[in-house]
Amino acid sequence: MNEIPIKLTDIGLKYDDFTALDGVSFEVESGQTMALLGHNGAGKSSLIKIILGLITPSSGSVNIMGSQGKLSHHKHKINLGYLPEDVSFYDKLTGREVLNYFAALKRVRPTRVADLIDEFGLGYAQDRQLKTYSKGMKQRLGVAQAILSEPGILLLDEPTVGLDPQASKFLYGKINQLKQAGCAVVVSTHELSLVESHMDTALIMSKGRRLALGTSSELSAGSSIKTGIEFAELASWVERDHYLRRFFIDGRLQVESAQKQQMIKYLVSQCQIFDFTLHKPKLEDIYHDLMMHPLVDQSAQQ
Ligand SMILES: Nc1ncnc2c1ncn2[C@@H]1O[C@H](COP(=O)(O)OP(=O)(O)OP(=O)(O)O)[C@@H](O)[C@H]1O
Repeated sequence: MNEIPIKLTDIGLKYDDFTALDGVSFEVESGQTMALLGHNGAGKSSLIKIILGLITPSSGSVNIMGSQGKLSHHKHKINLGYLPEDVSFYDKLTGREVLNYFAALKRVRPTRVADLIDEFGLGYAQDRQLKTYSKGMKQRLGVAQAILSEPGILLLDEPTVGLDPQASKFLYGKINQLKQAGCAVVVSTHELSLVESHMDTALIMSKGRRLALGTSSELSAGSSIKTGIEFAELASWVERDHYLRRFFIDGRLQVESAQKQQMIKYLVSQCQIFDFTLHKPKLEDIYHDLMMHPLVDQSAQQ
């Protein structure tokens, strides 16, 4: 079966008179990781809940692993891993009991529980009740629960909140392993630097609408943030070259995405400069730029 695991088309969602989602479409393929970005209240959690079948959109179609509609989602529950935004378990259970409970529900071999407890550094606390766990420990347990069944679809709602940097890095390593195994991963987050280094694409939401979708390079091409270029003796080159001078800002050449190839060609062919450093725009800058100057997202209209 080669169905696209997650395909949402023209999704609308209303809470009474309030429009929480408006015409949102996207797909996530097997082995693809997509970040859901956007301001508080942009609609990220609502999209995740729609994928899960926890809420039904007011309009549009949801296609999960080739099946449409809410009922069919039940067939796939075991193949879905989910970490809710506010993870909470019954706090009289121990960490091990929680994972054993989900392992039984998801028909996962018990040895996997022991492995994950160990990998998430919870071995020392596995027989303690959850009421003694710190926020980060509960979050680690929540993430372990989400990936327990090595699912085909993994949905994580702000998974790194409360995690220390080491645990966040470990989590993204795990996400990468699942991606290699063909899992379609959606992560809602505000941590843009982690998205940049670990996720394939990002869907940027604003006020319930899709603002942009693409890889960092694609998002960069749609923003007005420039690429910086530096090389040895740049200042003296700029002094004698009119063309280069036009792009010289704050000690480096700065070009828009569409001009980058042309500039590199010029440096190589006209100046014989082969050794230069490109400073690509950071996702954080692209994000703020897109939020301030929204694109007309052509592909969203298709
Ligand atoms: N049950 C509900 N009833 C009414 N409005 C709701 C309900 N759930 C969500 N909303 C509204 O829908 C909008 C989208 O909420 P959602 O939780 O999807 O945003 P989000 O992007 O996940 O935000 P955050 O980054 O703060 O978690 C918000 O304006 C929110 O107030």
